[in-house]
Amino acid sequence: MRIINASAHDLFVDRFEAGPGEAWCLVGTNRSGINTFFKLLAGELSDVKADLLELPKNPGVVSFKRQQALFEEELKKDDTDYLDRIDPGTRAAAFLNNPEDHGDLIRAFAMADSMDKGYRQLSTGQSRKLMLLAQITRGVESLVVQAPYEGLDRTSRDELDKALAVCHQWGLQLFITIHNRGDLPDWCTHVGGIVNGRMTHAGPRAEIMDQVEAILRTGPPDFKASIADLVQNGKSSGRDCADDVPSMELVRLQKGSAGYDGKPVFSDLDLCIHAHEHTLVTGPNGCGKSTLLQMIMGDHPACYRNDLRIFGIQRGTGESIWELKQHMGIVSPDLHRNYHVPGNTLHCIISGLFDSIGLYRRYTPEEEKKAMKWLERTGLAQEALTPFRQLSYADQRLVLIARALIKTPRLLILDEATQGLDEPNRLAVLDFLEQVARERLSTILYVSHREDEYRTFFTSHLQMSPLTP
Ligand SMILES: Nc1ncnc2c1ncn2[C@@H]1O[C@H](COP(=O)(O)OP(=O)(O)OP(=O)(O)O)[C@@H](O)[C@H]1O
Repeated sequence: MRIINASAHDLFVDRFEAGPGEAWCLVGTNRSGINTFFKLLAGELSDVKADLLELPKNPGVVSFKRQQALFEEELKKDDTDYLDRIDPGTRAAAFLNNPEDHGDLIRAFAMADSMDKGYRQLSTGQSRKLMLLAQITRGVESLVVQAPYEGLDRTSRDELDKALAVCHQWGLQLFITIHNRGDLPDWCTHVGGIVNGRMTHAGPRAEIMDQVEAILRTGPPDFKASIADLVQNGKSSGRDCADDVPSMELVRLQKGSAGYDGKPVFSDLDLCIHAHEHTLVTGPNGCGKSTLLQMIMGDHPACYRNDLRIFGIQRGTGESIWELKQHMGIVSPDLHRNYHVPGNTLHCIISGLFDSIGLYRRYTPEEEKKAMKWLERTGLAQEALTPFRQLSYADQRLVLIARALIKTPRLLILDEATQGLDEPNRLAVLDFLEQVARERLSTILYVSHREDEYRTFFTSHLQMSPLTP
């Protein structure tokens, strides 16, 4: 493929050439123009001006946007309301072309046991791998993959790495985007760097490696939240963080269990979170981290079957979930996936004040002012009226983080909240949370697969592991 003097939106590429079978890592920060380059390679841009544009033909594309489209497609097909059981969704094997011919590949992805599962039964990591398998089994000659390692645990990353290395050995041309230094895989032969809307580096890995660090740390982060705003928001919503004395139990789960279709995901789990006790939850893909958090948020039916107290109230005693949710600020893969209602970016942030997905009530000028402040703090003031879904995945994440923070919640539940963010933004979010902890503004419950996010302000660590059959 070859590109000469191509311009589109926020990107200009003077020259880029990739030979057959080369494995490219494209590195850049979130607003560097890398998303535009990704769309260009994926054949998703129609308004490109170029002297020469030879793009990969019929590439296999895996992106956050396509993963979301698939999820929404599955949602439309959800027959749970008409069945007397939960509809698990389309069988995983049905996404693959002739799965019976691809046993080795499926095993290389450690997905053999998941082939009979429904799409809705797959964890984040498993669904990512399924999308890759779906493209590879189509017989494509090139793969264009957006941030493939996001949300994967160490083992899944290694498995995916091996699988992508196999794809490379088979002669597939690979293009993957990377926003974090630790994500650069060994099999990558070439690196392209995008900085401030230009492709500044492109060539064999050995020649570019020294620049990668600088490329990925270019410029200040977009996330520039201020603790003063959070204090102010808390005061104006009538919440004084000093109310939450350390002896106060925010969450207590005793001998907790949850599962799907009669199969347990975890059991005998005890968890107690006191005010200002910040808890880090880790564990491999599929061990039940999101399920546990959904129980705490009241979004999983197991919350009624368990001995679970939230803010001192026993679940299942007639309390309203909305009363509890008003004290929670939430970012989770589930929330992000479900936030597909129409609405602009400003409305999305304001909806955090009402705990709704979408905005269904009038808001005051004061609330609008607060939300605008958060848009400024995420560098998105110009996008207030842009439909939320039109933002890049990373910007959507920043907006959801602001949505969770806007009311200075007592309990901040962040399930892989930084997924899709580049390193400067991830570190800025973590630095901010550290300040939140120091100033005792919220109690943080945090799930992450990234070791550089395991900060010392987490006073408690819940390490989950898969149930052994
Ligand atoms: N709606 C559902 N129906 C059936 N099974 C499900 C459903 N949601 C999740 N599961 C299954 O429950 C298990 C736990 O999923 P969960 O998302 O809680 O794991 P996780 O630890 O958060 O994973 P990840 O790190 O990949 O996000 C997985 O094996 C998944 O296949």
